[in-house]
Amino acid sequence: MTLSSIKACNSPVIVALDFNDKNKAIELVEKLNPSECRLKVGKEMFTLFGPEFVKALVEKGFDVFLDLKFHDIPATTAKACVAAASLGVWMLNVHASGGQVMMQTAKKALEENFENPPLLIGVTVLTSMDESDLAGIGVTKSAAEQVKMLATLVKQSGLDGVVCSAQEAEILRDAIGQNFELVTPGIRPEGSDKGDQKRIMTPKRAIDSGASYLVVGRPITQAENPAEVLKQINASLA
Ligand SMILES: O=C(O)c1cc(=O)[nH]c(=O)n1[C@@H]1O[C@H](COP(=O)(O)O)[C@@H](O)[C@H]1O
Repeated sequence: MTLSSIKACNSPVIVALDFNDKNKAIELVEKLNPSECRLKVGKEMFTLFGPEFVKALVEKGFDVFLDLKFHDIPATTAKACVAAASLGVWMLNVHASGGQVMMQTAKKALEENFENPPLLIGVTVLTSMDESDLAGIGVTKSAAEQVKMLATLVKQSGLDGVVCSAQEAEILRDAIGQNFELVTPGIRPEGSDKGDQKRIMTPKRAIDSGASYLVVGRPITQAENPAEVLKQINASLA
C-alpha cells in the first residue's frame, strides 16, 4: 500500500489546472468533487494568482499538488519547499537533476518544519521529451534508462516518489518496489489529442503498469463536459 492510498480521495486522477483565467478554473473546480480527483496547480496559475488561489482549493477540501518543479541550490530549494508546504498542499516536486544533496536538504527541511509534511516527488525526464530531445541536452541513454537512474537517486535521497511517464512505470516498479509514488503525466484517453506530449499512455494501461497517480490536463480541462470525461476515466479504472 502506498502512503497516499489512505487518503479520502477514491481516484488516482490529478486534474492539471493549466488556465490563465481564474474564473474559468473556478468554474471547472465547482464541477469537481474532492472525493473524485485531486488538483494540480502549476507555474502559470501560481504566477498569475499566487498562494491565495492554492489555499482556496485546499479549503474546498481538495488534495493539491503544487507543481513548481524547484531546481536550485540546496538551501534555496529547501526554503522554497517549506514555503510551498506552508500553503497546506498535499504534494510538491523538485527536479531530480538538481542532485542528491538538493533533494535530501529539501526533504529534511520539510520534516523539520511540519508534523505532517507533504509528499515530496522528484521529476525525472519530462513526458514532453523523447530520445532526440535528450540527445540535445547531452544525454545519450534511452529515456527509460535515464528515468531509472534519476528515480534511483530520488529513492536514495529519501523522497516519496517520482514524476515519470507511465511508459517507465513497470521498469520502476521492478527496480524500486511498491512503496514509492509514481506520478504520471502524459495521460491520454484513447483518441484524445497528444498535444506537446511525447511519452503517453491511456489511463487504464498506466494504472496496470504500476502508476500511483495520473496527471490529466487538457483531455479534461478542454473538454466540453470535463466532469463527464473525469467520470469516464474513473469508471475505466474501476
Ligand atoms: O510535473 C508535472 O506535473 C509534469 C511533468 C512532466 O514530465 N510532464 C508533464 O506534462 N507535467 C505536467 O502535467 C500536465 C500535463 O497536462 P496535459 O498534457 O494537458 O495532460 C502539465 O501541467 C505539465 O506541466
